[in-house]
Amino acid sequence: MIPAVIVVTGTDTDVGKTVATAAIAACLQHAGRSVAAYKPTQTGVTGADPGDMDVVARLTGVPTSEGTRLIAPMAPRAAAAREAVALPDLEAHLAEVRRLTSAYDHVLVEGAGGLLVELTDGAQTLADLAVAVPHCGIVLVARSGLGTLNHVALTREALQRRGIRSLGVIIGSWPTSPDEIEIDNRAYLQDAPLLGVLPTGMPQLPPDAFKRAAVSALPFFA
Ligand SMILES: Nc1ncnc2c1ncn2[C@@H]1O[C@H](COP(=O)(O)OP(=O)(O)OP(=O)(O)O)[C@@H](O)[C@H]1O
Ligand SMILES: C[C@H](N)[C@H](N)CCCCCC(=O)O
Ligand SMILES: [Mg+2]
Repeated sequence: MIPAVIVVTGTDTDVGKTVATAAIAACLQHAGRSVAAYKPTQTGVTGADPGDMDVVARLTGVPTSEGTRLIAPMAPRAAAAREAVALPDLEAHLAEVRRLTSAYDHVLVEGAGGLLVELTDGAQTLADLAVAVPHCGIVLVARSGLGTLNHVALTREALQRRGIRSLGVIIGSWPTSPDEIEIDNRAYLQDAPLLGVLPTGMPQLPPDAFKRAAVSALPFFA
């Protein structure tokens, strides 16, 4: 059963969470489900730049929203301190998730960086948000190369310790010609379970082709 709220985290920043969020949204749309996406804390963009949710909207057309947008390409608390602004608190993020959940079949929530990056001035993280959202599930986006097995194991341990339901792992960018390390990593991740791999080049596809590639890559959601 695919939960109403799907939280998308990663083993790190820049691993492909945004593209995976778009791919999951495209699959759910393909299955006839209504979808919205939410980014509690966007950093590293100015007012005019496209943020993660703009990428998701471009690739899928789903409605999106952001909790806050900060300029410095840093962790949220550091970026907010530079601008001397307060971050939205956890209840504000939960209120937005509830608002979206009341209007759409599924809400995708993309974190900033990895699972335990602090998103609020009270040092609460995406894990705290997931714990507070009943019956949500987390998707973990990981790299393909050397080092990813440990990063996946660390994040899964953090999820298990908090009793957060892990739906599985997505490899954010799967090369056309994977090397032997990447092939071994993929085999070791099968029991995670590995929900799928996103072929390198997906975000450069036009929306229709992106949706077809997403449905092929992530049958769990389609
Ligand atoms: N399958 C892919 N093929 C090619 N490029 C990709 C793929 N997936 C992600 N990328 C690129 O890698 C970069 C990082 O991806 P993305 O923005 O999804 O990471 P992220 O984990 O969401 O980062 P952040 O922590 O900043 O939110 C982007 O430039 C994105 O276009
Ligand atoms: C700027 C970057 N693209 C993300 N938006 C924020 C990543 C925060 C990572 C914090 C950390 O783990 O060091
Ligand atoms: Mg992102």
